[in-house]
Amino acid sequence: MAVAQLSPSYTETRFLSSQLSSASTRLYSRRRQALRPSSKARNAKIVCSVAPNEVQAPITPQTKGTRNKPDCFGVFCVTYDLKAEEETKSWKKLINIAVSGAAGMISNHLLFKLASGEVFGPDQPIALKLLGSERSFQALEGVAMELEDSLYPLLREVSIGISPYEVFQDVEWALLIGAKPRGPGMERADLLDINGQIFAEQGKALNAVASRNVKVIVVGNPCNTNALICLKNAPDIPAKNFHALTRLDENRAKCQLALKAGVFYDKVSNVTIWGNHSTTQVPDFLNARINGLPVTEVIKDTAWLEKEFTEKVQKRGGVLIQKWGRSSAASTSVSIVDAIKSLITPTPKGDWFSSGVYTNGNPYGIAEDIVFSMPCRSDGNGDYELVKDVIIDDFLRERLKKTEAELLAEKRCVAHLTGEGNAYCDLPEDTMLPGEM
Ligand SMILES: NC(=O)C1=CN([C@@H]2O[C@H](COP(=O)(O)OP(=O)(O)OC[C@H]3O[C@@H](n4cnc5c(N)ncnc54)[C@H](OP(=O)(O)O)[C@@H]3O)[C@@H](O)[C@H]2O)C=CC1
Ligand SMILES: O=C([O-])CC(=O)C(=O)O
Repeated sequence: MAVAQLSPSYTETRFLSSQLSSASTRLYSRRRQALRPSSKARNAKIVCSVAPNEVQAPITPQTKGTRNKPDCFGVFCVTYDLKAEEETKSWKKLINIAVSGAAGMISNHLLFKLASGEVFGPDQPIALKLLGSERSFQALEGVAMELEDSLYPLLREVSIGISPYEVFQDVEWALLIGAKPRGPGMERADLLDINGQIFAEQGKALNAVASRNVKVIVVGNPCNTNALICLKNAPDIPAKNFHALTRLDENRAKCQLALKAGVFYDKVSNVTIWGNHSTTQVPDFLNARINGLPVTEVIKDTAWLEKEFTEKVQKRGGVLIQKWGRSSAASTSVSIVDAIKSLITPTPKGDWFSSGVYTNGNPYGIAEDIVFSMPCRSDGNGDYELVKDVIIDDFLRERLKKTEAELLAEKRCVAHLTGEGNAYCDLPEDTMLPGEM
């Protein structure tokens, strides 16, 4: 076995030996495979093993100006021309997808769905840009290796890094999953502040380097207020492009309604989750339908709808944690896929989907300038419109007010992160994430 000792002047070495926070994106690409540096070699020369009959990759030092657009990094190149191969296929133009918290549980499910083609389609090649941290860097390398070993034809590039300014370069989708979990004894205000800082930085980075039409889905909790912070820090990107994930809640609500009505869940439609992804969220049974009929005509047990159903959905995450010992990861990744597909495929006629979106201009009388889950429809072009023809009765209105009040209080807590002055944290009560009990 031959051993190549590469000079530290190569880009890859520069990346590995520098402070991870400043030069931190590594490309794993199907264009290479010939050589792999040991991850232990971060502060040293890269030592790579090459089997005698393997093709030695050409060394292509990255030139200035292309630093932020990762392409085939020297030792990872192989000699065949992948671009020419792509021209023989009827594929769409490659899209760049950033995923933060990429070494976490949700990502561990999601990344493989993205890479398989089940999300963006069998003719859509993708580049995955994985954002982690110093603490997760080795794990990120492991994730990248597993992606490589899966041999997904549509997955053309994988890069990993810890600087959002590098990882978010030119991304068309940003799936922001990474966030600190709320630990025992931690106040919600502290969680808002710690995670808010992460999303303020990521918003700034998106504003600086992402595609101007990037679609952002915030998953990391508390996701509504994190999404608000993110969009406030990205003034050059339309606020409408930011979403907080409430699709998991919608899916949970559909499941409960189907169970109660004794139908399969594809018969349940028009389910809105209103408000915050927290225990004040409002699963709307008034406008929901089963087999095309109002839920209230199919399920006559109003007490169940108002109390049991509502609480079940609000607290589903916590019950799951009690059983599983960790929060929903597989079903969350499924719901992220659903959320993306809802934006890139036309919404079935008469139906809608829930997403936490910016409230400015909403037709429901909900306070402006927060991120609130509401019913949306899409033409399939990545954009959405709010659904106008929904009924809001007194019961629903009262609940909307409660979840709205919570989001307004959360917003006051993070004023220092949204550019609106000093924070003042007067959360009405220490409300819970769905996963907390
Ligand atoms: N909206 C929704 O419907 C749902 C949201 N969630 C939320 O999604 C998020 C991710 O969940 P999951 O993947 O299961 O979590 P994991 O704990 O498995 O992963 C979370 C990732 O967050 C990153 N992170 C960022 N900052 C910190 C920090 N200060 N301390 C510790 N970790 C940090 C870590 O990655 P790194 O070190 O690379 O930064 C870690 O890998 C959580 O906030 C969770 O509450 C979960 C379920 C549903
Ligand atoms: O609280 C959590 O981390 C989990 C969560 O959001 C959910 O299950 O809906």
